[in-house]
Amino acid sequence: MPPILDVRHYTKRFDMHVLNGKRINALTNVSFSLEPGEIVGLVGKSGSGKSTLMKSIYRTYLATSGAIYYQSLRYGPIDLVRATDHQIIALRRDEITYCSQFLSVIPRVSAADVVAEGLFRRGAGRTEAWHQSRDYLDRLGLPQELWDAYPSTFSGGEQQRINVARAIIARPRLLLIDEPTASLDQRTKDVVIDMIIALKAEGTSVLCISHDLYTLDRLADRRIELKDGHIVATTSPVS
Ligand SMILES: Nc1ncnc2c1ncn2[C@@H]1O[C@H](COP(=O)(O)OP(=O)(O)OP(=O)(O)O)[C@@H](O)[C@H]1O
Repeated sequence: MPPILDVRHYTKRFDMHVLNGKRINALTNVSFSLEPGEIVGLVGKSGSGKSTLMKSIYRTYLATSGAIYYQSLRYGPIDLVRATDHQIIALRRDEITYCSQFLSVIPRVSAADVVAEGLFRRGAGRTEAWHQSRDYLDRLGLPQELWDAYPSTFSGGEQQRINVARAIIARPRLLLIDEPTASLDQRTKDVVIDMIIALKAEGTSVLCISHDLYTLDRLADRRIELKDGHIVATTSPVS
């Protein structure tokens, strides 16, 4: 089976026009692939380029050069660098989910509805989405009195649980997830890890940024380390 994701010689440079054309080489000649059902941990110091790589795959950032081949259900092999905006929108709706570190809250939408929205987008019915979102929030230990409240006032850990639930509930083919367990207690961390492992068992491929060694040990089949925008090591948890 071909890799689900094949990043080839990817380079991303930021040209800072406001800073007299200062250039930041965020990623240089990055190549790696992700197999179907594989979980890869993306590690490296702050500023090494991890988020830039995820945002490049999700096409939030445009490439400076290189290619990112993705095996799509809908389109077959497609280069995410050159795909049309229309194709990217369809892939984001149906196949690829990006879960950032922070929840971008929508005013006056309840926690349960924010999570259920992940399912609506994939065409689920209202009742099914309603039940599933409450089940996820329950498993993630979000107090029931918060389910109908607006997440803008929630704590960092509560917002993170909503963010993770919204990403996972849609069962994407490719999940890009940034620090899913960073501000969670041990019990909730294990719940999130188990949810991601359950996704993997269904065939989801996962690229996961994490600084948390426990999370990486439990989750990652392999780790890719970035340093100053270059891949400097690829390791497995047991090596
Ligand atoms: N939109 C942007 N415009 C300009 N520079 C950027 C932009 N996004 C990232 N960078 C720069 O690219 C480099 C890589 O940043 P990136 O956010 O990818 O690092 P990271 O490894 O994810 O860090 P952290 O672990 O702190 O989140 C940094 O020097 C950063 O300042």
